[in-house]
Formats: sequence, C-alpha cells, structure tokens
Amino acid sequence: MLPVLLSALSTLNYRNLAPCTLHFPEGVTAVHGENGAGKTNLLEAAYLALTGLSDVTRLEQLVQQGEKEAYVRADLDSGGSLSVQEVGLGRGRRQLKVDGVRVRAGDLPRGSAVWIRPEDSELVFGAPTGRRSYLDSLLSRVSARYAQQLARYERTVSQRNAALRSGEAWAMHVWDEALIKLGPEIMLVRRRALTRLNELAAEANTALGSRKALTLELTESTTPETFAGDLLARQAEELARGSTVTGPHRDDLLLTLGGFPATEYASRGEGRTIALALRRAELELLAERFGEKPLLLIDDFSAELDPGRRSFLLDLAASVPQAIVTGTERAPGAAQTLRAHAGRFTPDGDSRDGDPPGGDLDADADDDLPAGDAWEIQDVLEAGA
Ligand SMILES: Nc1ncnc2c1ncn2[C@@H]1O[C@H](COP(=O)(O)OP(=O)(O)OP(=O)(O)O)[C@@H](O)[C@H]1O
Repeated sequence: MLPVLLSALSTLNYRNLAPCTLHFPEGVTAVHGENGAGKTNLLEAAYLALTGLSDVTRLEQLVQQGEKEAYVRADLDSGGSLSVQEVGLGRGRRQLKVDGVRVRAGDLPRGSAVWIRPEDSELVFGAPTGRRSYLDSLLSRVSARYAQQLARYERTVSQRNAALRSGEAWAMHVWDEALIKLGPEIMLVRRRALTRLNELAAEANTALGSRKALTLELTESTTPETFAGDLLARQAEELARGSTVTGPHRDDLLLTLGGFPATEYASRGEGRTIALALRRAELELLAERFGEKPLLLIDDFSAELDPGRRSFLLDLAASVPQAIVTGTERAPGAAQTLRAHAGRFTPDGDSRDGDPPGGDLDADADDDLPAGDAWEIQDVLEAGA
C-alpha cells in the first residue's frame, strides 16, 4: 500500500503559531528552536489535523489568545491521490471535514500518526487512567467497533453513577444489564490485543538496549465470567460511594521492568525508555493493522535521553515514510530543516541535500488559506454544515 504523506500543514489562530502553510517532503523534517518557540504546538496541530485527536481538556486552549476560532488543515498525498482534512475549533466546538464534507472524528484515517513526547513518561509514573487511556485510544484506532462499544460502556457507567448517587437502587438492574452486555467484549478485546502489544513492547525495549525485561499485563477489577456477580455483590458498597467500582473502566495496565512494577520502581530514564517502547509498539501495531507506517511526530528528541536512546528515536524516524522531529538542537540527517522562532518557521540553509532554503516552505502564506476574516473557519464551524 502507498504511504499517505503530509504534503502541507496550514494553521490559522492556532496557539502561538503565526498563520502559515508549511510543506513537508518525504523523510525527516527537523524543526529546531529555543524553548517556547512553538515546536510542540506545530506537532500538536499536525496530530490534530491528521487524526482529529487532541488531549487538551478544553478545546479553546488551542485557539490563539484573543481570538475566537482556530483552523488547521492537512493536505495529504497518497501516490498522487490528494485529499484535504480540515479541523475548525471554537469554544467547546470542533468540526472536521474531509475533502469539504463534514465527518465525525472516528471517520478520519485512524492509523495516520503517532506522537512521541517527553510527557509520555507519565504513562509509566502517572495514575492508571493514563495507561488505560493509552490502551483504549490505541484499540479505538485499531477497531472502530471497540471505539463504539467503549463509548457506550462509558456513557452507561456515567448514567449508572448518577443513579447510584441518587440512591436509585431499584433502577440498578437496568444499568447492570447494559454493562454486562458491553463490558465482557471490552475486556476480551483488551486481553487479545495485549498479547501482541506485549510482544511488540518487549521487542522495542530490547532494541532500546534495556537489559531488564519489560512486560505488559492487565490488572482487571473483574473478569468477563464474574462481572455480573461482582456488580451484584458490590451494589451496597457502590450505593454508599455513589460510583461503579467494578468493571473494565477500573482496570490498569501493569508495566513490569525486570520483575518489578515500573510505576513504583523504575528510574526516570528507565521510565522514559518504557514510554518509548510503548510508542514504538503503538506504531508497529497501527502499521500491522492498516498496512502502512504512520507519520511519526517526535517532540524534543534529545530530552532526558542518552546518546543510545536518541539514536533509537532518530533511527525510528528514518524507518517511516515521513517524520517531523523537534528539538532545541537540530536533529541530524534530515531531508528538510526548519528553524522555529516565536511561532514562525523558516528554512535552515543547511539541509542535507543542499536544496536552496525556502523551497519547501511558505510561511505566512495567507494566500494559500481561505481569504478574509471569517473565511472557511465559519464554514467549518457552522453547526450541521
Ligand atoms: N492558546 C494560546 N495562545 C497563544 N499562545 C499560546 C497558546 N497556548 C500556548 N501558547 C504559547 O505557545 C508557546 C510555545 O509553546 P510550545 O510548547 O510549542 O513551545 P516549544 O517550542 O515546544 O518549547 P519547548 O522547547 O520549551 O518545549 C508558549 O510560550 C505558550 O505560552
């Protein structure tokens, strides 16, 4: 299958980024610049335009301060077949279009990008929620049915929790029935996927030079077989606490390094290594599922990493059809190098192939964007458009 390449990314009113259209060649684009220049924001915008996903709690955080709406657009090229994905953002609103037609987030190509960043260490050291959402968001991308069942399950848990808080013991059997229909399938898909994810993460951990074995295992609060009985048995406790305490929404992904739980025992560096292994496993799983390697976005390739692990990241970037690698220093061996400064990106003269600077970049190219104040943002954001 031909890889899908990001040929251009346009943004308007996105965080601190100046309006721009950046063009990307095949291979690695290195983006370097001082702290706060906008490097992470660029990767975040690319990830959003490609996948429709963002992990901010409020969408308005993505809109430039003082503005009401923001817009990002990805121009994609798959062996000459072109398509455009657009995302419009407003207060609490997000609208997506593919080739001008409104779509839902789940309709965007689900395996198109993987984002690796220093904050990934939180997957190891943070609360179970982060590890669960790593697994759920990966499985939701691998299987549309999983995404749908999980959304239904989570909605049912919220409704059941509301009923528990109102002391509606009489209504519990209705919610329990719905959970018992949805929960076991979620648990079984997680178990199956984890077998493969575990192998991929272990391979990546070895490739990263770790001498301690990494294993991934689910810590389940219940099982498909016992879920119905567990819900009944804990109903009194749940009514007292006002929340559902058993079910796949309470599972954790247990990471073990050298036989010890990594969350409690791993060093900072080991934690970063495990997080890198998890991201490479994500990339490999998506590639196996969709038959092509995703665009790789690597934020701050040198942060907290020794030379061996930096080379691992750079080799990983070189192994995919296209990657964007940021850092305060310039990633070596790139096909294109951009310098970030105050939300703007200018070409570095020193690109590997000696191309004249600027050939691939069109910063501040307002003429490439829809013209006028309201331009297509309004169109993209219009409810029901
Ligand atoms: N909604 C917003 N409007 C305007 N500016 C914003 C908004 N959100 C974030 N910023 C600013 O964007 C700037 C760039 O942030 P970004 O994380 O992209 O920098 P960076 O180049 O990755 O830096 P570092 O090397 O420190 O990681 C920050 O100064 C931040 O305050």
